[in-house]
Amino acid sequence: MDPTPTVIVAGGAGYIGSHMVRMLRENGFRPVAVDNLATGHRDAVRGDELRVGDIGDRAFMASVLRETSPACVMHFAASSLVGESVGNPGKYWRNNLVATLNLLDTMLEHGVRQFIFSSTAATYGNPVKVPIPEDHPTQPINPYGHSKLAVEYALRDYDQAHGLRSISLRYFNAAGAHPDGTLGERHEPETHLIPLVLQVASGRRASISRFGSQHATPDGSCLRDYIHVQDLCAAHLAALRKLQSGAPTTVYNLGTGAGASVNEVIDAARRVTGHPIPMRDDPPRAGDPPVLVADAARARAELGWAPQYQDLGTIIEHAWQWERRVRAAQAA
Ligand SMILES: O=c1ccn([C@@H]2O[C@H](COP(=O)(O)OP(=O)(O)O[C@H]3O[C@H](CO)[C@H](O)[C@H](O)[C@H]3O)[C@@H](O)[C@H]2O)c(=O)[nH]1
Repeated sequence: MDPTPTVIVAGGAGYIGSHMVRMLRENGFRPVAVDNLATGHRDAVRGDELRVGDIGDRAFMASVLRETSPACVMHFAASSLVGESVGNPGKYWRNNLVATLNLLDTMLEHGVRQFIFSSTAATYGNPVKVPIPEDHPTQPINPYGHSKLAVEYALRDYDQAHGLRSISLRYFNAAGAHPDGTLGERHEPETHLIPLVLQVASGRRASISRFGSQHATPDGSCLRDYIHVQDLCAAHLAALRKLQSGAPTTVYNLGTGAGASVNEVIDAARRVTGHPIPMRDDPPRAGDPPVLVADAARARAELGWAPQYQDLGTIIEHAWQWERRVRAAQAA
């Protein structure tokens, strides 16, 4: 085997992809980031290879695959805003399904038959059982979830027909930032709870909205399973090794198995930042299930993976380090 296998990181200039690029390099792989920079940031791929282009552009991807001969493609490039997907489903079907099919077909043409796919808890829809195991019914309630589940189906068919083996990782809530403070989340616009709360603490926003306080949860606010971005990447690394050892196509949940409520997130951020973080109550956000918590026992057992950052305070501390860096850069 090639002593330094190449791994294509589609979406490598984005939030999770940029952490993955760095982790791959630190673990003896040669990462090649591919990103159209629609939402990614060139400076998130410091010191690593970045090819700028669209994963759905077959001529472009053919040249990337020809020139790099990767062992595997990890696919983080997607549109991922649930609300936007409801208003503009075409964008989600095109960016998340059509572009991925083009990518898979180009991979087949170049003999690349290992694929790791960023899937989502949104494939389950409203859970009928919590924590949610992988064999829970998949009935997405928005186009984002539909588009991701459609790719999972396509992946099963591509394995049967073409021997392209894949692992789909259904993330719960990606959170946190690199512990050294040099990589993190930069979405424009930002819609995620933890970065928004921290933008209040750093003075970029006046208050945080709590979307619903009467949900059927212990404190009335929504419960989510926040998983550190480094733990997500570690699971990808384990999945890569599993595929390299011949594992068949499958799916795994990635979460800690612990739920944190919106109130708990805001309280933890108050403790970490020392800022009062004013909160206002707003109506529930359409399509937000009250509880999304993973049963990640399969990933633990079969990938030999366990999250290292279980503590919500640590996840928020890392995100806070990053937020202060972004704020300082803006002020400079
Ligand atoms: O200003 C805010 C923002 C969020 N929330 C609440 O905080 C929780 C977390 O919201 P996020 O927007 O941070 O995350 P989501 O659970 O909505 O989204 C996650 O799950 C989605 C699928 O369900 C997609 O996969 C998405 O990319 C991923 O971040 C939710 O209960 C939401 O209602 C607030 O109360 N106020």
